[in-house]
Amino acid sequence: MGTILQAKNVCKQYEGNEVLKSISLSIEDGEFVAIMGQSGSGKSTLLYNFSGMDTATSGHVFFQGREITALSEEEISCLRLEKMGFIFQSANLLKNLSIRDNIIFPGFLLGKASPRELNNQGEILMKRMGIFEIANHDIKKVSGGQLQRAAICRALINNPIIIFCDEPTGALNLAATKEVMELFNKINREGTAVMLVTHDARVAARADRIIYLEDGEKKAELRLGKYQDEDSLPREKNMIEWLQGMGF
Ligand SMILES: Nc1ncnc2c1ncn2[C@@H]1O[C@H](COP(=O)(O)OP(=O)(O)OP(=O)(O)O)[C@@H](O)[C@H]1O
Repeated sequence: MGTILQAKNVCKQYEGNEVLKSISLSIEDGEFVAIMGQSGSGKSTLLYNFSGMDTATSGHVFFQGREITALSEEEISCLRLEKMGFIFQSANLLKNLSIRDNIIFPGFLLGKASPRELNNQGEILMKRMGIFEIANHDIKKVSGGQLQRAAICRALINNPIIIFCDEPTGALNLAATKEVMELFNKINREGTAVMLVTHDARVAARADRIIYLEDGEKKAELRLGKYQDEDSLPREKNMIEWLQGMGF
């Protein structure tokens, strides 16, 4: 196991307001890390700065040993497209494309696989995520849970090393949240690292490690190890007690 992502003393300011205060953090190959903290503690800002979607005011972020804080916009865009996947609260699919075409679109942008290869890869992903039967549907005619599964397929189409997720279950009901989280655990077991921001202790309890932010600083860290279905309740209990101890 190697280190995928390493952040050293990352600070972020918006209009003089310090939102991230010297955060240092590493993510290992195949690891599943959840970021928690009160609203406004800097969770999304951390995710955006670590994934190169935003640029730190100071400090350094290394992705597979390459300093992304020193790359041009274009270099970072290529790196994100090839090595990283992104999932947000809203699936953000393109309205005039089918589910299938939305999923394979980042593959066309990368330009490394033929249309036939992309179609095959898209079908494999849709089958794994349980949405193959809606491949040709209009995105306006499917449920929120199905849209989020499509967003997961799209995030995986270029075989990323890591997926970054910002409140991916924030708009889903309890049943869809559980289904989507099971997919994240499955993807992670198959080797893709996950870094996920959430408010939901049950969602975070599925991660290997939880980082708790408070006022832009890393306040605490909890290691739970790899998720197994049979120990989900004790994990959640452990997690909730830990969070209560910090006043969450
Ligand atoms: N683009 C921006 N310009 C100015 N301030 C910003 C910007 N993005 C975030 N902030 C501020 O940074 C702070 C942290 O925001 P961030 O969204 O990272 O917190 P969060 O912990 O993810 O919050 P939430 O749980 O509510 O989504 C907030 O005070 C927010 O207003």
